[in-house]
Amino acid sequence: MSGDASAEPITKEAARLFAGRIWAELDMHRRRNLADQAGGFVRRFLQERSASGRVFLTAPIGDEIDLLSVMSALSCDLFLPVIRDSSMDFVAYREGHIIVPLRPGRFQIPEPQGTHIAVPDAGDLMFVPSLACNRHRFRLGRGGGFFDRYFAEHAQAKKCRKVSAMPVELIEIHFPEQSHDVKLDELVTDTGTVE
Ligand SMILES: Nc1nc2c(c(=O)[nH]1)N(C=O)[C@@H](CNc1ccc(C(=O)N[C@@H](CCC(=O)O)C(=O)O)cc1)CN2
Ligand SMILES: Nc1ncnc2c1ncn2[C@@H]1O[C@H](COP(=O)(O)OP(=O)(O)OP(=O)(O)O)[C@@H](O)[C@H]1O
Repeated sequence: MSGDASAEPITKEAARLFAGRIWAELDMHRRRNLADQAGGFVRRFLQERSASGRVFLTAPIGDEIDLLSVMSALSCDLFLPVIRDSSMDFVAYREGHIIVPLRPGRFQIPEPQGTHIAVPDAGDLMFVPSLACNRHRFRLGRGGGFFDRYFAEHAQAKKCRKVSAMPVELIEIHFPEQSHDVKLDELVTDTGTVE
């Protein structure tokens, strides 16, 4: 099974290469399914009694699914990261009927121009961008450490419901988790939701 990243323990860097290839080769049909599953997930979240109606997410880059378009069609408040040096804040993009313009920020990722910083809490939902995760639900990011640092600096944010959307073959990739890595509560895949 040499070269099969789902079966063998590998480094995070090797896992990123493996996952990156799967994302790059993901066909339109499966990308559509992933977007639809994410939309369904948020619709169910919004129907829950304890739900705040606040969704924290990211504007898409590279091969990521455009969750911002999906969530924009739903009735919820939306918050996006604004990167400042090595840290980031979540800033309101849409609250009620108010939509704040986006402009390219660090890495050319669109960021809201507004000033309303919000920290997620229990009752809020966060779609964390992940390339893959391991069987203990620890996520693999792009290696910038932005979300790891965010949760380390904002203890309250750890209480929110953390979800990632990824192709089903990337939900149990073997890589060594580190103490700072973010553990996901649920996964949305192109074939359904995994608790
Ligand atoms: N959509 C989205 N937004 C996000 C993240 C993400 O993974 N996806 N991040 C998740 O934490 C943070 C940004 N992290 C990033 C980490 C690396 C690169 C990147 O493209 N790195 C290039 C080098 C670019 C440069 O240095 O100028 C590279 O690795 O080749 C981009 C964003 C916050 N916002
Ligand atoms: N709480 C923290 N304080 C300082 N540095 C941290 C912290 N958490 C992670 N880092 C550093 O960030 C770097 C990237 O970590 P890691 O490879 O886990 O990133 P990632 O979670 O994949 O990235 P991202 O969150 O940007 O998608 C590592 O060098 C790590 O030491």
